[in-house]
Amino acid sequence: MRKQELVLLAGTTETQNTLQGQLNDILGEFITIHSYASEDWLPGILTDQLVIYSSAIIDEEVQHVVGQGCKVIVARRTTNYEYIDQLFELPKGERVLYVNDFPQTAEESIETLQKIGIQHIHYVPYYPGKTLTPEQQTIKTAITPGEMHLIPDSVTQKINIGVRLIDITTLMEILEHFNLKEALGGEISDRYTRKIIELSHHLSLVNQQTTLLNQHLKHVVDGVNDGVVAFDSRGKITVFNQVAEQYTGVPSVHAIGKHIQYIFKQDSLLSFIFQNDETSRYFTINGMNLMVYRFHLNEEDTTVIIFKNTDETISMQKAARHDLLQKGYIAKYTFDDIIGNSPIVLKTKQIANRLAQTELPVLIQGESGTGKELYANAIHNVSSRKYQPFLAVNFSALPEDLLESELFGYEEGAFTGAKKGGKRGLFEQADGGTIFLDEIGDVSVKMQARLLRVIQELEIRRIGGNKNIPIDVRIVAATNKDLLKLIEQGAFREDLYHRLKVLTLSLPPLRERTGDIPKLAATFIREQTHEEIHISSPVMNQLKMNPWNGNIRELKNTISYMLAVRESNELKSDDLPNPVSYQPETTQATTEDIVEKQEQVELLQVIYDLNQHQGRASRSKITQRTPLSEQQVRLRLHKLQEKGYIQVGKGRSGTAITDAGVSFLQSQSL
Ligand SMILES: Nc1ncnc2c1ncn2[C@@H]1O[C@H](COP(=O)(O)OP(=O)(O)OP(=O)(O)O)[C@@H](O)[C@H]1O
Repeated sequence: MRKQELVLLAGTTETQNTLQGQLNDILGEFITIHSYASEDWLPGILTDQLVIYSSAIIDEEVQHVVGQGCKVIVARRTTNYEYIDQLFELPKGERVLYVNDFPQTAEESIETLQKIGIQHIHYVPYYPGKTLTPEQQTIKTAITPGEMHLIPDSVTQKINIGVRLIDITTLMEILEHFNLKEALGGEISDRYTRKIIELSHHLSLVNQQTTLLNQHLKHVVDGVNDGVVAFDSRGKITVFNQVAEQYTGVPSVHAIGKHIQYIFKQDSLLSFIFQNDETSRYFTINGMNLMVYRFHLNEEDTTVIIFKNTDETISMQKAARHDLLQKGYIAKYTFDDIIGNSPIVLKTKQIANRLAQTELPVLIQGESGTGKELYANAIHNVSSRKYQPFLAVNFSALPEDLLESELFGYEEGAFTGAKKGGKRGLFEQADGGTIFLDEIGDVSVKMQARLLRVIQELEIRRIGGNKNIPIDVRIVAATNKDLLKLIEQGAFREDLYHRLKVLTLSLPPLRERTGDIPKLAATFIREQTHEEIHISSPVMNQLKMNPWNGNIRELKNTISYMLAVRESNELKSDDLPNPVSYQPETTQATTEDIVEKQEQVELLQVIYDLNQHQGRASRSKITQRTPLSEQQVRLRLHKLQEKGYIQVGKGRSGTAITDAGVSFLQSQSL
């Protein structure tokens, strides 16, 4: 039997190809299918043929090729289920344009989509010539069965659900035309139905997966420790987790879908939720102290509100602090514990506070007993790491071999006597917090090399270990030694010095702020006794005149001594530990100090002369004019700069003497 033939006429090649494919799949075995698209090319006049129009609207474009004896069937079309998964991903209540070539096809397709259960979105039909209202012009999503070119420009999300397919009644009409319905009708309708069943099975799987995903997300949101509430642009609640249920007393089933004002009645809270300028504020809701955060998800036009119970947060922080306290890894002192109102102390505290806000290493320099450890504690306590550990390591107190294992830890079996399971070092234990390297000037050159590596790489390796462990630790170091002098003597690595001194804090000796002595003394007395103790004015004068080489520690010890030996509630001259030392005295300068000062004066003179004749002075020119090595010159320039006597320019810009430098030079030549 000769195979029957039919001609499919479509408007676009996309429709032509899709429908040709569908007809081939279902009828190709029995009928030969020819197809043409009017936008591309049409054949000469057709005669005595079965002609299928892809839709009624192409009639005008194709009727001139449909000649005598032809029978025309206008295909009825239905949605192509294969591509509609994507529609399930659209959020509930989303407004979308359904774009098709004619009002009728648009309306029909919307109806089909609704019939097959895609009802969670709100469809607005759109076709060429339709005018959208201003409100409809804000719709950002469009769905179209292959008519992408008709989508208005204002739309940003374009979903192509593919060309609609020929429906079963049209297929039956074709079979009937060829008198094949009786012989093949059953088989063809089976094939068609099988395809639909496959697709609906696929759809139900997609639905199932969506339900599972929703359930999963609900568990995740319920598992959050904070109250989570989300609502859409119309104020309708879309998310309401278990903690939000506890805080409001409203079950989520009653809250979801309701307007936010139905759940929250407090005016101040509602105005915070609906305004735009603040992102967090503190509220008391149902007797609970809650910090409320608000943010907007632009893509979904959804507002999310998070409720955090501050009482719980504080008690969690307290618990964490208690844990650290038990281990002794806590910074005990704050800036309030640093006593002193002298301008220099106020300034130093202000600088320290600012340095604390950075993540950079800080080097605290100051004579013994000036409060370096106190400042290190206070810096940690105002930094962003304040709830994390603070560990202090005193390099002068620990022997070298112990120091290494204390700092870096060790693996099991690293050496005889190593603990089972190994040990975490102080760097590891300080992770997230601050480590205070006290008396850094006393550290051996070998240990300096290891410290340098830790600071550079931000990772450590345990003794006997073979892997590097990353650490996140802020370093605060302190010394009462002159590190520049140590560098000159080869006892301190210059590269480590530069790493540590990114930010430096110089603490003033007590003799430079004797005005603070009365307050310090009163504080130390109060710390040690509840009795009303006075200091006689001769004693106070003597205290103010003492050189205090041991600084505040020495003052503290002096007060303790006097409290112990006093015979009344007034501290008298006889109570002073060693009256002889409390005489006004001039500090004896060492020969070393004199030599250094002389060198500085000479260097300043050289810079002054060079500046006078040649402008800013390069380091090589300065070195040529002194007996010092280049490195010695560099270190001395550094010191002069720290004193404010010179300004060392970056790169090749050279060095210039400052006004303070000129005055100092003049005072030396008097
Ligand atoms: N400004 C201050 N107010 C109150 N007490 C202070 C002050 N400065 C220091 N102290 C006290 O003096 C003693 C010595 O302070 P700290 O140990 O911090 O000094 P340091 O500079 O680290 O000394 P060292 O270099 O010897 O280690 C401590 O008991 C500290 O509490």
